[in-house]
Amino acid sequence: MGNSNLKNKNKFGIKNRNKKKNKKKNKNKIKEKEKKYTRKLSLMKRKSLNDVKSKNKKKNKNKKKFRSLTNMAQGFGNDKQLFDYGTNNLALGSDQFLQRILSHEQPQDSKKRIEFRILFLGCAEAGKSTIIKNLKNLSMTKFSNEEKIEFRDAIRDLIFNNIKNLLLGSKYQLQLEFSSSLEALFLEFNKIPPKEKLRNSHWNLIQKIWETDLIKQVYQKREEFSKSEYQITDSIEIFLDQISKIKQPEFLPNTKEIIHCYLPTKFIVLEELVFDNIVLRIHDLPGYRNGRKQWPSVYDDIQVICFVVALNEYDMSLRESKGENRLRDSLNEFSNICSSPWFSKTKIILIFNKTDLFKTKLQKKKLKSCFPEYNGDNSYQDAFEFIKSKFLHESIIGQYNKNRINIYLSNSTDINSVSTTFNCITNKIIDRDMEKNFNK
Ligand SMILES: Nc1nc2c(ncn2[C@@H]2O[C@H](COP(=O)(O)OP(=O)(O)OP(=O)(O)O)[C@@H](O)[C@H]2O)c(=O)[nH]1
Ligand SMILES: [Mg+2]
Repeated sequence: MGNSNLKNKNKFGIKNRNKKKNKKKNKNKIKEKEKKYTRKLSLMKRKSLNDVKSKNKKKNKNKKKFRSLTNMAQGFGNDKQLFDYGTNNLALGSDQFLQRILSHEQPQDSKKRIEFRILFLGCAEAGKSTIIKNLKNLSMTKFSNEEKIEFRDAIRDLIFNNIKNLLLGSKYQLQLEFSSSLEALFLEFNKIPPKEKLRNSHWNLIQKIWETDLIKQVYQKREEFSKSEYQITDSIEIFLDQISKIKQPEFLPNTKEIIHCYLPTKFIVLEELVFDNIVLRIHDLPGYRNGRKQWPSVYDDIQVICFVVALNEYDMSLRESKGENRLRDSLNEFSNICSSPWFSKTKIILIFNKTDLFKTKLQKKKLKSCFPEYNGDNSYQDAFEFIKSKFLHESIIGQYNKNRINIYLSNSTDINSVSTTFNCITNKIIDRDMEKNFNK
C-alpha cells in the first residue's frame, strides 16, 4: 500500500514535471511564433533616462506635443457628453501615464520592466490598424521607407479599385446614364489590364473620371453601395483629391496619408512600443472572416483586449458575404470573445470607432432600416446608446459582467482622439497594474 502510494507520488511528480516542461516548451514556442510574425520591431527604443536628458530639445518637443494632446483631450466636443454618460465615468484628459512617460519619472531598474500583451480584435475595416498606427506615431516612432513604399502602393491600388467601384456601381447598380464623354472614359478604363503598373496616361484617365460631375455625385451617396460589391473605402476622398501628387514616381506618403490608408491586415502583426520600463506588445490581427482563424494562436497570456467596432457599419454588408450585416457580425464576434474561457481574467476595452462617419451616416440612413428593433429618434446619442446596449447585452450573455468592460469612443483617423483613448486606457488599466508592480 505504502509502496504504491510512493509510486503514485513519483508518477504524479514526473507528470507534474513533464507538465511544467511542456508549459515551458509551449511558452517558448509562442515566443518564437511572435518573433516570426513581427514585421518590424518598432520603438520607443529603450531610451534610457540619461539618453533622454541629453536630448533636451527632443524632450521639450515631446512635452509640447503632450500638452497639445491633453488640451485637445479636454476639448473633445460632442463626444465628451457620450464619454460622461458612458459606462465607466471616464475621466477626460486623465494623463498621468503619458506625463510619466514623457517626463521619464519611472524607476530605471530594467528588472522592473513590465510587459503588457494587448490584442486588437474586431472585424475588417473596424479601424484596428489605424489606432495602432496612431499609437506608433504618438510614441514618436517613424515609419520606415519600406513601410512608406508599401503604403504608397496600397494608396494607388485603393484609388484604382474605388474608381472602378464608382464606375461599375453607377452603371450596373444605380443604372445611371453615362454622358458620351464619360462612356468613352469608362471604355478606356476597362482596357487597363488588372494588376498592371499604372502609367501616366492611366493616371490622367483616372483623374478625369474622378472629376466628372456624375462620379462626384455618386460618391456623395456612396452608402447606396453599402450592401453590394461596389462598397467604397472610408477615407478614400483624401487620396482621390490628390491624384496628381500621388501619381508622381517620387511620391511617398506622409504620416497623415499613412494613417488614412487602408492596407488590410492579412497576418498577425506584432508592434512593440517601449516606454522606458513599460513595453506594450500590441498584436494587430486580421479582421476578414478567414483571417480570424489566426486569432487563437496569440490568445495565451493576454492582459488587455481592445475590441474595435466601426459604428458606421450598421448598414453595411461584409465584403466576403454580401447577405451578412457587419455590425451583427461584430456583435457575434464580441460575444465569442466574452464567452471564451481564454479571457476570463482579461480586461476588455470596447472601442466604438468611426464616430465621425457614424454622425454623417445617421443623417442619411435610419438605424431602424437596418435594425428594426430600434425605436429611438435616430439622433447620434440615442443611436449610440442602442448599439452600446446591444454589445453590453452580448457581454452579459457571455461570462463578462458589463461593469468589467470599459467603453471608449474614437475617431481613429484623428490623433487627438486616439491619444485621449490611449490616455484613458493606460491610466485606467495599465497604470494601475504598473503601480502594483512597482510597489512590490
Ligand atoms: N473617417 C474615419 N475613417 C477611419 C476611422 N478609423 C479607421 N478609418 C479608416 O477605415 C479604413 C480601415 O481601417 P483599418 O484600421 O485599416 O481597419 P482594420 O480594422 O485594421 O481592418 P483589417 O486589417 O482588414 O482587419 C482605413 O481607410 C481608415 O483610414 C475613423 O474613425 N474615421
Ligand atoms: Mg488592420
